Amino acid sequence: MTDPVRLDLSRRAVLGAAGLTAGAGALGALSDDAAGAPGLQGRLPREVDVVVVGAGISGLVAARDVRRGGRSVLVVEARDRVGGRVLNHRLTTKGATIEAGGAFIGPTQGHIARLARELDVPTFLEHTEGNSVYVSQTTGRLEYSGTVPPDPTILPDAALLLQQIDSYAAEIAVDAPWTHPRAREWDTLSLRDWIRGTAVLNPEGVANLIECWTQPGFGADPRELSFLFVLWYVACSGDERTVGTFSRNSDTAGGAQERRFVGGSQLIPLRLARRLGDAVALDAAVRRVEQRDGRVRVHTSRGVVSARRVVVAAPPPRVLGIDFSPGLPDRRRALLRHLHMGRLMKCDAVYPTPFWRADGLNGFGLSDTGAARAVFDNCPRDGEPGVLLAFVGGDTWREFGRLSRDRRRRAVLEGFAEMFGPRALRPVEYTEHDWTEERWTGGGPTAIHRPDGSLVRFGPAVRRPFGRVHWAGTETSTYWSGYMDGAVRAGERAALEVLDLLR
Ligand SMILES: Cc1cc2nc3c(=O)[nH]c(=O)nc-3n(C[C@H](O)[C@H](O)[C@H](O)COP(=O)(O)OP(=O)(O)OC[C@H]3O[C@@H](n4cnc5c(N)ncnc54)[C@H](O)[C@@H]3O)c2cc1C
Ligand SMILES: [Mg+2]
Repeated sequence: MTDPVRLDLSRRAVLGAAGLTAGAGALGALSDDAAGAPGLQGRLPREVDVVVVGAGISGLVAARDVRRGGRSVLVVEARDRVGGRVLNHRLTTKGATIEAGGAFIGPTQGHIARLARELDVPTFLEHTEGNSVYVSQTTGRLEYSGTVPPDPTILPDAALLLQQIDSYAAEIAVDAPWTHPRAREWDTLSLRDWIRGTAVLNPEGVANLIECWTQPGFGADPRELSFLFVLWYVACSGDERTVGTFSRNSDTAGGAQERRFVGGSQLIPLRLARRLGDAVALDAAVRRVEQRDGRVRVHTSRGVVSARRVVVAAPPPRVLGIDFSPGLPDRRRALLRHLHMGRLMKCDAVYPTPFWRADGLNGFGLSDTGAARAVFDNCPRDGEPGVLLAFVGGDTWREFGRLSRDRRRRAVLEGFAEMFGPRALRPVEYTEHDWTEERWTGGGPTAIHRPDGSLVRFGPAVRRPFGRVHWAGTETSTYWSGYMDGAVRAGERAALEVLDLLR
């Protein structure tokens, strides 16, 4: 399979060569949302009220709200497409659409849900009928239901740890985790060391199981994660009325993986961008942001725009690639240096039908070894074709992400076969997307704090504006940070901030 980004590129190139990209009308009439809106052609405007850096969900929402507030806005996006970490992928099989990046939503993610309704993008429930599968060296292959596999060597510790995580998380202020009395201690303790010091029966076994959550959830292993950061992340997985819990964060039923979008999550940024029309400029990477004489000059690869306020909605580590004048405050720079994008790829195998469902399995699987540690049923709504998805993250990415595509494919399919039987070895199509290779993202699903004390030391700068520059992006959200819902919330908050100051 061709890389989906290149596919989009070639489609644009083909349309462009045929003289069809002159206006949104020509492209819109020709094709569905997947081709995207071409955005602003020609020169950038010289002046707007607000420039937004980055056309991910967060930047696009900020722009929509700024415009609704009666101010002029321009989104400048480095790539030739919108959506950032949200990207649809069209399969050859039946022309079905799956997601290469962010895909799932769940209860209490009310901001992304409202936005999707506004844009007429319906959701469907993740298939949960039937049993999940657990494969481990101690138990062999087990079928089970519920959150935690019934491995007798792990279950007691897992129950203890998850209960402890939930009760600590309930004490964390989502807008100021650094104020917890034990913040310093927990921010220099890794999740792994906390597990080692807390589990009674089988610390290694339970740490291994928790990897199956942290590798897809953070693109990282327990030893890489600040315990305070993890507690904050769990606390964030709720809303103003609902306390976040481990299962709200991790479950397909009642949790963050409860639903997906019909037609793929990228329909959301694509439709937002279409509505913004000429207020989105693609292929416009921001290189320099200059604050002088009461204005901000944003230098992009397509020219310079002058604005009264700027909202930066790029992934935190990418912001370090922008030359700020005057330079960023020390604390902001230190914060950005201490936020690391996770290592994550998605690997999907496609079958004529979801054969595992007929065997009474829901397609969800966990394994303590191999390339397929956390597996989901990733079929489109009507269940055709059958699609199995493996998240390859953290140390599993370090082991398998660097192999040749063929060797990785084989390892992923072997993992699927251990869970769902030998039919899994013969897909009709296989596709994968490695986010660590994406220049304008750098990894995924989100930026993490390592156990280096940086969340306590530099975290308080996370939403603090720098002169006329404001910060959006999912990493700045106080609820569902790291998720699409957090991206929406952060965009809404940043728009309110600038509108207030522009009055
Ligand atoms: C594999 C994977 C799986 C995920 N699964 C889920 C999931 O199931 N559910 C969920 O809710 N979330 C999931 N996420 C996370 C979710 O996708 C993100 O939280 C969300 O999309 C982030 O949106 P954002 O707008 O904050 O940032 P981004 O989407 O990263 O957007 C930032 C934009 O800034 C642009 N940019 C960067 N630098 C510059 C520059 N210098 N100049 C101009 N533009 C620039 C980028 O090109 C990008 O378009 C997943 C992510 C990945 C990678
Ligand atoms: Mg391990």
